[in-house]
Amino acid sequence: MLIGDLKEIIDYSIESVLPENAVKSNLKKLNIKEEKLFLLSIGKAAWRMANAAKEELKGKIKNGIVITKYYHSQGNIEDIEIYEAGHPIPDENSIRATEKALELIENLNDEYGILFLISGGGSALFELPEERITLEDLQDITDQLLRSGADITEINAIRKRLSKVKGGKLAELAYPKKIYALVLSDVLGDRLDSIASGPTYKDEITTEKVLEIMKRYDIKMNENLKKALEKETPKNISNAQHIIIGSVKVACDSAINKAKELGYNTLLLTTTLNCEAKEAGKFFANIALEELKSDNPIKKPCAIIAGGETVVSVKGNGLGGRNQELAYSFALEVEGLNNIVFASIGTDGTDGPTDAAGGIVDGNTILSLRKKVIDPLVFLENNDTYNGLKEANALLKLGPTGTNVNDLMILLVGEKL
Ligand SMILES: Nc1ncnc2c1ncn2[C@@H]1O[C@H](COP(=O)(O)OP(=O)(O)OP(=O)(O)O)[C@@H](O)[C@H]1O
Ligand SMILES: O=C(O)[C@H](O)CO
Ligand SMILES: [Mg+2]
Repeated sequence: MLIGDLKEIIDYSIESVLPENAVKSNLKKLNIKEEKLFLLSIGKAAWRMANAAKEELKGKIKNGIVITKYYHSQGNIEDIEIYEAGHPIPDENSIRATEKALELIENLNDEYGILFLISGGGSALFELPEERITLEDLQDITDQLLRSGADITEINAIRKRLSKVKGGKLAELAYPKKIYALVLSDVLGDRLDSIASGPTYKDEITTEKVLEIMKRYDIKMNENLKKALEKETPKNISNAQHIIIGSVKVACDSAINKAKELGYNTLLLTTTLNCEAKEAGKFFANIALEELKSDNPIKKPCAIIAGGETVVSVKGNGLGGRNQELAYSFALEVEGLNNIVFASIGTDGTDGPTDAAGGIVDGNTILSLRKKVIDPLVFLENNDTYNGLKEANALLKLGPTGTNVNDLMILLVGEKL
């Protein structure tokens, strides 16, 4: 049954990018030479990644620090200090925790290596401003950037220059200590210099590009900040190794494997989808209609999968998220059709400011609203797809998953024999 298979594929895919599994299955790929390790874990998945590493490496990890978002830690971890701080805007706890991390790193003797666990949200949580830049400056710039429409690579290009620990600067501060980084990517294309603003990775963005970004999004800043932007960032880091241990590509590949196992012909469309959500929904519906009519692009029964992070220009005052909007837009195009089911979910389990991960829809979704004498278009026009999907019993709720590797879209067409 299509919807059962779809839920099984989603669960399997999320499982494959959970922090614990990602850390434990990749630790052995790091060629750690040192007998003693200091653990630094930053981001929304920091506690779970640190706990997994400590379980796996036990006494090898002598001490360390976790810096995660408020309410994202789950208790003590032996030998590790736990800090919670502000996200998406850095706060005084971000600064306090980062100062503590640098102090601990500075006091490490030569026997130590550094195990660095990175997950999304790290930029706000692991932060220490450059000289003559205040926390208030950083908070204002972060707020301007988040509201500007700039993408995360552009946002982090700026943040690196205003920070003492981003854009490879942590690796320079820790030099010559060796840094072994496991990275849970929440950036499309898995750019290591953008994920959590790449504290231990060379900054591939030039001053000229940074000034261009400032101009394009009309970001207002004082003279101290402007001066900081012009200071070049490290372009050559020799003491850090990085492994991407989870990403939307890993999630998509897992979904493909499970779909194959369930008997579907499979196609991975892209892992960097980032157009307007409702247009993406329509595009998936066009593919579904083509599949029903002509078995193109692949023979039915088929599973067509994509990953990415679409965008929504929110104009209405409703409730929703990009995945809910994408799924709802798909549903509007396939009303009344059989043998089609589609889901779009945020892998962190929270799509927009809602408790839903996204939506799971088919040919009956819109029909069910019409039976309730509801005009289905209103929910899309008002960016209120949470309530539209809720009325149609098509919300997909996973709860916070503990991972954060962008969004996953899965289309199944044609019943298996
Ligand atoms: N009513 C709405 N309908 C559709 N999309 C919305 C609505 N309200 C907010 N959004 C979209 O949700 C986005 C934020 O969603 P979400 O919190 O899942 O972001 P995120 O990128 O996953 O952040 P994080 O990494 O912190 O989880 C906003 O950028 C906005 O485009
Ligand atoms: O913290 C950040 O910079 C974003 O989550 C991208 O990794
Ligand atoms: Mg999210």
